[in-house]
Amino acid sequence: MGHKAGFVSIIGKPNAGKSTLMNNLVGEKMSIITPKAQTTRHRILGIVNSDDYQVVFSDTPGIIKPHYALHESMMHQVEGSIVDADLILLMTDINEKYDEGEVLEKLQGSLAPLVVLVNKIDQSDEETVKQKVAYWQEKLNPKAVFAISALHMHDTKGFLDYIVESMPEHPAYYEKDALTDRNDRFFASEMIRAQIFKQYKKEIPYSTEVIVTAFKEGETLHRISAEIIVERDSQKNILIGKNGDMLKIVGKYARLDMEEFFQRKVFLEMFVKVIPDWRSKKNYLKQFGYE
Ligand SMILES: Nc1nc2c(ncn2[C@@H]2O[C@H](COP(=O)(O)OP(=O)(O)OP(=O)(O)O)[C@@H](O)[C@H]2O)c(=O)[nH]1
Repeated sequence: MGHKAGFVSIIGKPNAGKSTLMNNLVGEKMSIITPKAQTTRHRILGIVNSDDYQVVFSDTPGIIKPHYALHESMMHQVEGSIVDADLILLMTDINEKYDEGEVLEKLQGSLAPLVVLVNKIDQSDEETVKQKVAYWQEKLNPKAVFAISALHMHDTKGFLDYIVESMPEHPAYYEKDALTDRNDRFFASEMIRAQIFKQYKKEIPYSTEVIVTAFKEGETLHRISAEIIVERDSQKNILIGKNGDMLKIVGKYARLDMEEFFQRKVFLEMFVKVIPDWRSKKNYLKQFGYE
């Protein structure tokens, strides 16, 4: 049999566990994981390679009704990933009700085969798992339904084998040692954003964007500068905190994450900047990489 390769899109509501699954399949922290919804803003590829196959997973932003131009861009990325897919994994959270309307709407007209994942079964019982699997089988008539725990990765071997089986025969799309299409700058900004999601409540994380303005690579040390963009002065004050205490915490943990990820010492400097209502302004969104 020839070499298999293809694109697999993981889609679903915010917090379903899409990033957790992709990171565990790829074996690297590509995508931000937090208990808060809507942490993933860009489509991120995670690539699983072996001698005979290359599966290119795409982690996508959770599907929501758009409230800002930012959300519209996030939803366009979901739509793009559905169009490109050889296989779509629709991820659902076993603890959620069956209100996947927004998600199913996005799938209308899609020609790619569909597989449903019932996730977080570690938080459930056998009877509920059976019911949910039967429900999705009946409702969408997908190619398959898998009940999994993306967090603990029980029973995922059968699932990965199934995905590989489903891929078309095709040469590799990316280098065989590539794990993602994103560069180090992107991951540096995501590691800062992840800390902002961890350290602040309410609207701060959602109003924040991080731009890496300089990235000087060194043999033993990377020097990284970043701007943290917020929408209002009040948010800037909260972000910085008394005597800069909060920003120091963000910087410290982001730096530690970067040092682990890049396997280097990191010198990180950050500046906070206010751009009123950036989430609604197309020119800024474009500049920040949201098409
Ligand atoms: N118990 C349990 N928790 C899980 C599992 N998978 C993911 N989670 C948790 O669910 C939360 C959301 O996970 P993410 O992977 O960030 O979810 P997501 O679908 O990428 O979320 P968005 O970025 O908002 O679209 C995190 O707190 C995860 O630890 C699972 O199998 N079991």
